[in-house]
Amino acid sequence: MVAVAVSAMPILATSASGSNLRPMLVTVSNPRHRPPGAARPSPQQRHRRRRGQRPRRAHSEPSSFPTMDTTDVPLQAEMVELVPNGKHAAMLTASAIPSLTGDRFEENQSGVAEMEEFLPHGAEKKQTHFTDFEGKTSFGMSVFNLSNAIMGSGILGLAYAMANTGIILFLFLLTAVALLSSYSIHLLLKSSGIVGIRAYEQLGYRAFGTPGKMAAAIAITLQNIGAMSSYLYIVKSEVPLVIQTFLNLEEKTTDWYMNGNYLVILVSITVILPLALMKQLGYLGYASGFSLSCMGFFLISVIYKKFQIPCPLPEQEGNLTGSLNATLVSTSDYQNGYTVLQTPEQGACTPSFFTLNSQTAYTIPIMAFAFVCHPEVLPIYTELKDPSKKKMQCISNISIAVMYLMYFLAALFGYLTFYGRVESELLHTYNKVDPFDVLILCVRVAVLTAVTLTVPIVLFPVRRAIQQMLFQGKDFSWIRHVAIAVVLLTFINLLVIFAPSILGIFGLIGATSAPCLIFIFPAIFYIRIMPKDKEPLRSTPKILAACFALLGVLFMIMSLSFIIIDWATGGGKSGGSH
Ligand SMILES: NC(=O)C[C@H](N)C(=O)O
Repeated sequence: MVAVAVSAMPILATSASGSNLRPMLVTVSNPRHRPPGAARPSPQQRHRRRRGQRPRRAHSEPSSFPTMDTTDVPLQAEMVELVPNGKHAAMLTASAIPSLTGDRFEENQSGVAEMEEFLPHGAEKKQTHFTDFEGKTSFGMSVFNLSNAIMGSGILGLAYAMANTGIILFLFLLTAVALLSSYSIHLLLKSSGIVGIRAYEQLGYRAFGTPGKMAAAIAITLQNIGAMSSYLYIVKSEVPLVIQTFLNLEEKTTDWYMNGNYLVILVSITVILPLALMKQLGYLGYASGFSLSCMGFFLISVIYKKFQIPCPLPEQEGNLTGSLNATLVSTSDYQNGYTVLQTPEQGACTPSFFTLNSQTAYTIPIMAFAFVCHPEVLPIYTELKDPSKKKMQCISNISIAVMYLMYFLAALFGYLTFYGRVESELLHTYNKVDPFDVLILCVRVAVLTAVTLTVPIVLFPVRRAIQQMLFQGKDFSWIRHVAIAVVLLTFINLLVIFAPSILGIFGLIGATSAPCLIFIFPAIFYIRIMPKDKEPLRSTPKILAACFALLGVLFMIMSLSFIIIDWATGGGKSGGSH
């Protein structure tokens, strides 16, 4: 787990201490009067001017501010200026404006290109020439995209988690993590409803200025690069096995098509890159739907296999999985570079309802990782057709509920197939039975397809975070859009090919960035963004949010301690970063 992962923490600490940073809104009262250094008016503003229309004013009166979060119609983002330490625009003197322009206008401008589609769908809708950024993604496609963002390699670790908690405790913890995840999305949506912006990093900026934005962007980048690496690692280790089985080869050959390194590059170039180049997440809806059906097939097969595979397993003669296992690398055992067969309750064939052992501690990080989708929520909201907070919360709840059910069933039947002998990566456990089983082979292909199609979705927020960090204020550029995707994919490929042992660091990343993204950031951003006159610090929602942040901190400390103890004692489980 790379030490860089921890870098999000000091940044967060700095930002949290920057208590004099306050969000504010500034209204540009006369669009023809541009302060020196201010950004050019957006194409829409110019368009309206040509038509002799008054520029739309999102909130020119201070009194309009408290009503903002009560409406589900997003604010006119082009008029929202983000000033980390200011007061209301109405209170600013004209001379004060230029002194603030640099930072504000940069931030604003970056939002303009991305947020023109947020314009209200009121009377002006027909007059407005929307760019192709207008939210066009349907409710169903958004559910697919969000579910696909949630679903990833995390599902493969859940049966192992259940083996270490027992069915009842697992169900309790899974329910808790799912509910907390939904609450966290609620906080994100509420915050974004207040300020009319729909990017995680911009919420960070709004709450804590640049440190807040950087903390969010770094956490998103690390979390999602970790997730993508784990997906590509599955591709690298599983595709050669699939080909080997298809060709009915007993031994691995030295042909290029049996080499995971070449295959991962091939898959990246032919499948992932073209999808990652899509301008909008919404276009990935069909791919996400297909990815989900692959995972549906995985689930059905896991349930079916429960009734096919005897327990106890017939004793393996020698090394049944032979050459296959030699190449397997559990995604949670990167630092060791080999699969560790964990047998928490070796030999047992009766389900346990409540278990506590040394591995139980990893359950929460595994589950938290499995439910991370928060960097994708706001981009998906951005592209939603006729967006509203309620609609997006509904999309999130449906996605979380469906994934909750799939996670529980996959874990339950995976566990009930192998009981204590289930491995930390469920698919590997099936190797013990029959590595050449056709159904398992198809399941492998399905999981491979599913995780491969998830990469572009997870890449999307990273590109956005990088844009926010390095190219803030720049208009959309295809060259930059393509270049960031190519550089990111190249970097992840290099990691997976040349430094698989480094990937162990992503357990550490999972332990730091996941709690930040799920618990800490949504809560502290919410506390800062929600105006005190609307919700005082001691109001119930803010106290709840504070408890939520505290829970995240506890969770982070707990996960980090387990990982450190594990490393110190030479263990091999790095915190569920599958
Ligand atoms: N999107 C992510 O960060 C991880 C995803 N929830 C998974 O289980 O793989």
